[in-house]
Amino acid sequence: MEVEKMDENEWKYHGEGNQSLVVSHCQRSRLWNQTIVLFRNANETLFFRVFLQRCVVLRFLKSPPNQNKDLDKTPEEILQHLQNIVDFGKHVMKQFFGENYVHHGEIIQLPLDFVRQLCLKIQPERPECRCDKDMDTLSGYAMCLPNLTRLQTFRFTEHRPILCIEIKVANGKWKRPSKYCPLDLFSGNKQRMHFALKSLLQEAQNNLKIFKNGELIYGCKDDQDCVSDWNELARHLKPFFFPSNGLVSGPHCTRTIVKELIHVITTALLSSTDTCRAGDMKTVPISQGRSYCEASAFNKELVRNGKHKLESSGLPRGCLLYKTLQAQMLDMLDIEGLYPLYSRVEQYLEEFPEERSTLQIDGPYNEAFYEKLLDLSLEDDGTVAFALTKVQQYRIAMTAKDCSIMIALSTCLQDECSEQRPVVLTSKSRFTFSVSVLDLDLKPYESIPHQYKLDGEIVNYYLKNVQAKDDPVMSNLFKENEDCTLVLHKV
Ligand SMILES: O=P(O)(O)O[C@@H]1[C@@H](OP(=O)(O)O)[C@H](OP(=O)(O)O)[C@H](O)[C@H](OP(=O)(O)O)[C@H]1OP(=O)(O)O
Ligand SMILES: Nc1ncnc2c1ncn2[C@@H]1O[C@H](COP(=O)(O)OP(=O)(O)OP(=O)(O)O)[C@@H](O)[C@H]1O
Repeated sequence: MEVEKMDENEWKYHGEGNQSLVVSHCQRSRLWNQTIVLFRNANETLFFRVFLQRCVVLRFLKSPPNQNKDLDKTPEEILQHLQNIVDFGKHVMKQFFGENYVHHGEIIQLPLDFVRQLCLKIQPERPECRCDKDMDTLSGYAMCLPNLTRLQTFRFTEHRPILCIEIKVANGKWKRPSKYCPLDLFSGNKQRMHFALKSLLQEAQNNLKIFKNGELIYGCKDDQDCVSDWNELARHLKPFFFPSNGLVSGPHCTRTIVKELIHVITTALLSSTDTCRAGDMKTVPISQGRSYCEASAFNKELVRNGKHKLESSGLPRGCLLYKTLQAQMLDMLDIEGLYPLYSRVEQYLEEFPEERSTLQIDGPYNEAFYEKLLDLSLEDDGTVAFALTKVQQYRIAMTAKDCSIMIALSTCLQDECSEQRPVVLTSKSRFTFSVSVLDLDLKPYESIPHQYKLDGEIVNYYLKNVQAKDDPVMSNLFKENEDCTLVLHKV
């Protein structure tokens, strides 16, 4: 078979994070029915030849520019790193989240010339704040994944426009105060979820993006370009929600569309579209104590509206939010409780460095690795095995706290809907949807001291501020900043 020529002009910049850079294929619908042909070469590496059944993206690793070339990762090391990412998605995260929610992708080897040209082509599109790292152009390896902004599992919708909402689960660092609280989003209570999503739409920052046919139409590309123009958003969304254009325009129209969008996202997030092995696992108990943040702006709004009691609710077991929360709660010990266990593992490794691979610290992420994570016991028998299990569970939890959720939506007609297809109704439309999770790269073992340090800094900052609050000058400063979401409580 002839090798298909890879042309950088068929690819465009799609987005990037701290670790990877993503480009998407620019093909239009006429190519959607072609087939992906991936095959292995002599080195067992998947080679990418003919595109494409559905749209795909290529995900390249990034690294800081290195003055010293000896410190660069070799192509073999990059291949191993990518293999770990794929294995981790395939053998571990799929078990926790479910087959349909996780797309682990494949590793592909690309012609180096293509990668270099692509890198030059997309460079002007990259946000400045992400340019502290370079895309890997030396190894030629990348991951090939379905383009989740377009992903549709149903053939009949392939020609229809697709809307996609990406929510980064973590709270992260905020450039401006926001009323968004992840505890509201994960509450399972529709009112609270509605509030969380509305707050995200008001202050998208790094945590919310909306794509139409794969193009970013709402949310930040970089630090500068963050405008939350709901009227502009409503203009994009109107054909989806009001196809016959019957609604009057203006602020009422905008509010209605945003409300319907939030309804659709909430329904998709609460729907169960998959099963998974960890669904049968003993669930991590949700704290009996406060399940909301006292600082949450939602509670303040409730009180302001004269309501003090909220109907109780919870997440349905099969939905992606439930699975995510379960994975996030694998860290039954906080970093202060975990750090001594990490030190126990470290001490053991100092004595027996050759054991690092047997202990599967950096992989392989296979079935055996997954099985060990299911031990939720908290009884420390003083062994390295116990310490290691808690460390690995902590890493999984950190990963699940930093992932993104993608909801792809497409309108459908009544006679196209069947029981197998998830459908959500709005006042004038009907949508089918798919929900996926991405950015499930396991946090490195080495990140634990970083988390410990970060935690120490937060506690110190808090203690300093508690003292400062008693100071009359400083306490006025606090009043001015009352709107900030992050409020730390004495424990
Ligand atoms: O360390 P932090 O708190 O700055 O978090 C990093 C995130 O920054 P944020 O706080 O969301 O702006 C950071 O997010 P962004 O790249 O800013 O979107 C990453 O998620 C990073 O994870 P990784 O290094 O890619 O595995 C995150 O690093 P980890 O600490 O989770 O490893
Ligand atoms: N399969 C995909 N389909 C569509 N878009 C994707 C896909 N994978 C990643 N993206 C887009 O690229 C962006 C960056 O990807 P990703 O989150 O994997 O990078 P990262 O460097 O691992 O992120 P972080 O900084 O959070 O660790 C995502 O926010 C998303 O918008």
